[in-house]
Amino acid sequence: MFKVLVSDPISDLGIQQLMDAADVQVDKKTGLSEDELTAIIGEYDGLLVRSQTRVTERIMNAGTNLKVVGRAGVGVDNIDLEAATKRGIVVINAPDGNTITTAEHTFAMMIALARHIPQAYAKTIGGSWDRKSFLGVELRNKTLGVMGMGRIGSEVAKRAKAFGMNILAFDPFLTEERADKLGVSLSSVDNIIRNADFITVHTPLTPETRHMIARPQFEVMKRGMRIVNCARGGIIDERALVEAIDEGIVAGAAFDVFEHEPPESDHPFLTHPKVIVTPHLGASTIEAQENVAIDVSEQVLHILRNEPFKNAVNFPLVAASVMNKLQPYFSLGEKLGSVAAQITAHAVKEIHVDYAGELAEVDTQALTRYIVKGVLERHLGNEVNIVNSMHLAKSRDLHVVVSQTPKTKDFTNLVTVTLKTQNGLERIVAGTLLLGYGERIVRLDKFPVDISPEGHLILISHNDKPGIIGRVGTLLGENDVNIASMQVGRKVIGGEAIMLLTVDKDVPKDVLIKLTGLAELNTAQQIALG
Ligand SMILES: NC(=O)C1=CN([C@@H]2O[C@H](COP(=O)(O)OP(=O)(O)OC[C@H]3O[C@@H](n4cnc5c(N)ncnc54)[C@H](O)[C@@H]3O)[C@@H](O)[C@H]2O)C=CC1
Ligand SMILES: O=C(O)CCC(=O)C(=O)O
Repeated sequence: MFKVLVSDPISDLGIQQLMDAADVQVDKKTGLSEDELTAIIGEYDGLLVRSQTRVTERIMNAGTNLKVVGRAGVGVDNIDLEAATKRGIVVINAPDGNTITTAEHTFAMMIALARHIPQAYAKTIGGSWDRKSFLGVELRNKTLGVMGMGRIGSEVAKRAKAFGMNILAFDPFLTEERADKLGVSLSSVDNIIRNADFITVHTPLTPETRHMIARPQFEVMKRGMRIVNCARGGIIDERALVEAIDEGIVAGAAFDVFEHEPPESDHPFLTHPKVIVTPHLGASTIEAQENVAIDVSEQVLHILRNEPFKNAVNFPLVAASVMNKLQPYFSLGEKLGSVAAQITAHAVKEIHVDYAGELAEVDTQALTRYIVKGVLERHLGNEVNIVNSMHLAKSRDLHVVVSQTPKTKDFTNLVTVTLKTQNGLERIVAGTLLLGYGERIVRLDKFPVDISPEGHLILISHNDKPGIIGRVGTLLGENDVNIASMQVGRKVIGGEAIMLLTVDKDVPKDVLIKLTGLAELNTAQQIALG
């Protein structure tokens, strides 16, 4: 039975599938302090949060059973991703479910800002019929600068077009083609700053976007412009903004997010007549909260059940079409890594992976993680998984080098794993998927072989002399080890050769030692595969 803790208010309807799952127990405990969460997290396999719970390194470290942290929303700035990755905890989010809701909130804020709605409301219900103080502006024919044209930015732009606004947009990934399609003008940050009547930001908060609008930008802004932040506090420098409003550069600002949430009671935004605020309500609609909770619950279930999952923040993004090509190779890749590690006696300094054939044309990052996991598992055991395998390799100064060979002579696809050791030795294992035969190891060092990577294997290196196969068979038989299949590989008659045997059970160490005592036999190693 898996245990999942929901530590923020998350839609009940959205997490229904988790609650209905026979193999999952869901506990809801909201408003816990870091100490309280640290004390209980060890019991849980999964943790579901919104933006209130700060999932710190301390909580991750105490989560000894934790496999997944699910964020019912987009931003994961409340989750220590590095700590999660180190511990192999998958962090997933729900990037699509609250897009429209947040775009609509941005629009609500922009219109409220243009027409002073919150200020007028407050005055009206206070008993004053003031029609002079709240002269607004139209959106029509105004220039809107959109910084960040991802999911939300693009939806805001679409709505702005319907309002007759001209849109200048900037995003490092926005191409001319996409800008044309969206009906926006691809612009520079500087051009937006100097020319926009309204600016709205829709980027994540990163070292690059932190204070991307600050004193130097306000100094060159169009006088009387208005600014909206429904993305993340800190993208716009709050202090510099208040100065710019007081200097008459900025006519007004609408903020849903703050550098520190909730803001201190003396935060200047809370009393400034030209600033309107909401308490991080961008995603707060019934629809969005259900959507994100459904998405995140579904993925948490997949992760707990060891099934393929999507939207992992600390795992490479893989397009569905690429995933379809890669997925069949995940298990093979892990086995190739494992075989290579098991036959390598010395400390490894480099894992070289070559993808040949069709695999050379796709992004294989996810597959490489499985291979690296297979290599590291020999020494690190359960500590390593596909989330932390690259991190663990790096932290051990183990280089992972990937190459692509577009053409393969004999196979549609070929994955070759080479482990290079400190003392200059190399061990090579290559494998493929053969139609009708499944996973095959097709090369071991310089020898072509053809064997299924499963169960218990014995790798023997020997001299290609008559009688050696018989002697090995007899010795294993005498020790009650049944041979299921055997492959012999050699480059030249009478030269170096290898024997790869599949046997039915674990081979005791003393039998391996006896094997190495046979004439013309050099080494005998056992390889165990799940
Ligand atoms: N107020 C609220 O309740 C909500 C806030 N958000 C926040 O809104 C923001 C946008 O969310 P989505 O559109 O879903 O994310 P997204 O990932 O689809 O889009 C973000 C875009 O920002 C762009 N970007 C990154 N650095 C940039 C830079 N220096 N200049 C310009 N563009 C840059 C990226 O290329 C990307 O296209 C995020 O910060 C998210 O956390 C999201 C949902 C609700
Ligand atoms: O959970 C929430 O309401 C916050 C939404 C948000 O900021 C996000 O999804 O990035």
